[in-house]
Amino acid sequence: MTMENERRTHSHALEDRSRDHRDELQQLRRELTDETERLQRTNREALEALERHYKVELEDVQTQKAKEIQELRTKLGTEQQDLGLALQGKDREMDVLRGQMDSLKSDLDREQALKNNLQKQMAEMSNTIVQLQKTNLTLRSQVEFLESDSKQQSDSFTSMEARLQEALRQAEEARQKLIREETERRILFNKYQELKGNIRVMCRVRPVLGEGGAEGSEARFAFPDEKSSTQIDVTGLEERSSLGAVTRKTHPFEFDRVFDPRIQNEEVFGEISQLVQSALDGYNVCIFCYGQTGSGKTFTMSSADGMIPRATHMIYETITKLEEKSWTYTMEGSFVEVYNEELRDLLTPAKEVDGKKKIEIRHDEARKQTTVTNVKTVRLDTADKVEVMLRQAQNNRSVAATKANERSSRSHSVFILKLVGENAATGERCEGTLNLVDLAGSERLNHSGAEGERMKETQNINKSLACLGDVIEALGRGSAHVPYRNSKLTHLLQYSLGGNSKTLMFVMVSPLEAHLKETLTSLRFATKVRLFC
Ligand SMILES: Nc1ncnc2c1ncn2[C@@H]1O[C@H](COP(=O)(O)OP(=O)(O)OP(=O)(O)O)[C@@H](O)[C@H]1O
Repeated sequence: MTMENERRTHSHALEDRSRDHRDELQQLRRELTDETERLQRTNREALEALERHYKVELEDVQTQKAKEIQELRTKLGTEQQDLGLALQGKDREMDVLRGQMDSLKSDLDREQALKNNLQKQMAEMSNTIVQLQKTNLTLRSQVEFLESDSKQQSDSFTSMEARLQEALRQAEEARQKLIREETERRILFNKYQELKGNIRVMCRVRPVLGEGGAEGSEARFAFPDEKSSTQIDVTGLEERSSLGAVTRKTHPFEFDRVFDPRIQNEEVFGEISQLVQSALDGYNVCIFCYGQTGSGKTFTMSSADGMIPRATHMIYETITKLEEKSWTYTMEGSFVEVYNEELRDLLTPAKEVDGKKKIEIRHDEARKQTTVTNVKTVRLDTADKVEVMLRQAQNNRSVAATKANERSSRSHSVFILKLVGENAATGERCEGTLNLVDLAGSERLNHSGAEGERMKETQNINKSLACLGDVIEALGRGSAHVPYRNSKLTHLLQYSLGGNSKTLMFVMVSPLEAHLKETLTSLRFATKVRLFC
């Protein structure tokens, strides 16, 4: 029991001491917490005080630095201004210096040019001096010569003067003879042309185009008289007799000249050049190309070396030569088309045509000259103008062709060249016209079954070609009435068909078997025309 008590007592004592220690510890903790809080507060306050202090100091420093920067800026601005002003001053000085340099340079150039000029003048002057010295020497020797024998010289001058006068008289006489001879030549030449016939018919066969029969099989032609070249024999189509025998007839034709396919435009022109000469001599001349489409009419007339350019070149050459016989010429050209019995100007593009201005044919009975109103007439003072004119006509015709479907083979084109010559020495005057006509395709003659526009075209072509035949027939027969007015074409060409005018018809022939029927029709028409003459 005592032990128990002792242990209990001891335990109580231990508990008490432990409690005391715990209280003591709590007390110490509280004190520590308080002390820590106090220290923290003190530190914070000290820190805040320090922060405030340094902030004030920083603001002071910033203000000071800003002041310094401002001062520096102001200083820099002033310095920049000073520098700019100095720079401007320098620029002005530079400009002045540049101006002075330019003026010095141009002074130098002037001086240089002056120097060159003077050098040139000096060279020229030294040449002149040399020349003058030479002339001086010659004159001196002449003076010496004249002084030595003046009588002999004056005799020699008188004789020379007389010889000169005689030579001049002979030259004038020769010139007058030349002029008279030209007048006589014109008369004789015309007589010769009349003997050859005022209406002539020639035939031309074009070559087959392309290689190896590309165009189709060839018709059979023979040219029996190689010398005179006036015949052509055509082997006709196959004919079957009632007994079944197959034969082919030969159709002989004769013309004033036949050109086989090898003949070039140059040789063809050789035949017509006499007619061009007649036009220059003051006669009216008409050259037609007749034949079916594709037989070579346009190639013969208007190609680059065709009759139109060749004729104009010959005219230029001849009128230049005639100048020494006192003849001066003017040449004017126009190009018209007869389509559906209406005249159209081929030198004015369709869009520029004034529909209100009617194209009309006017005849001057006294001068036997025709004018066409409201068509463009070009003064042909250079050969190039003819080429330009042909190109224009070709363009205007082809524009119409696309609209009217191959217009060129359904219209007649007429190139009209008026030639007026005057002789200053004799007072003679001549006025001739050369008409070069590319007729519409003749195959339309037999065309039937056409309707509408085609029908109208066909009838008009038929009519105008028939009228041409009628006019030539009436002229050949010497009829009192020639039906010129029955078609626009013959009305237009009235003064170039008949009277003392000259007419040449080319009948153009295709070499193809397929065209044989048309070929025979064309050759028969041409033969009829020739028979009338
Ligand atoms: N003598 C020739 N030598 C070489 N080529 C030719 C000759 N004649 C015609 N030709 C050629 O044959 C073709 C038909 O000729 P062209 O156009 O002159 O016929 P056309 O009768 O005027 O026809 P269209 O009535 O349609 O105007 C053309 O290509 C042309 O260049």
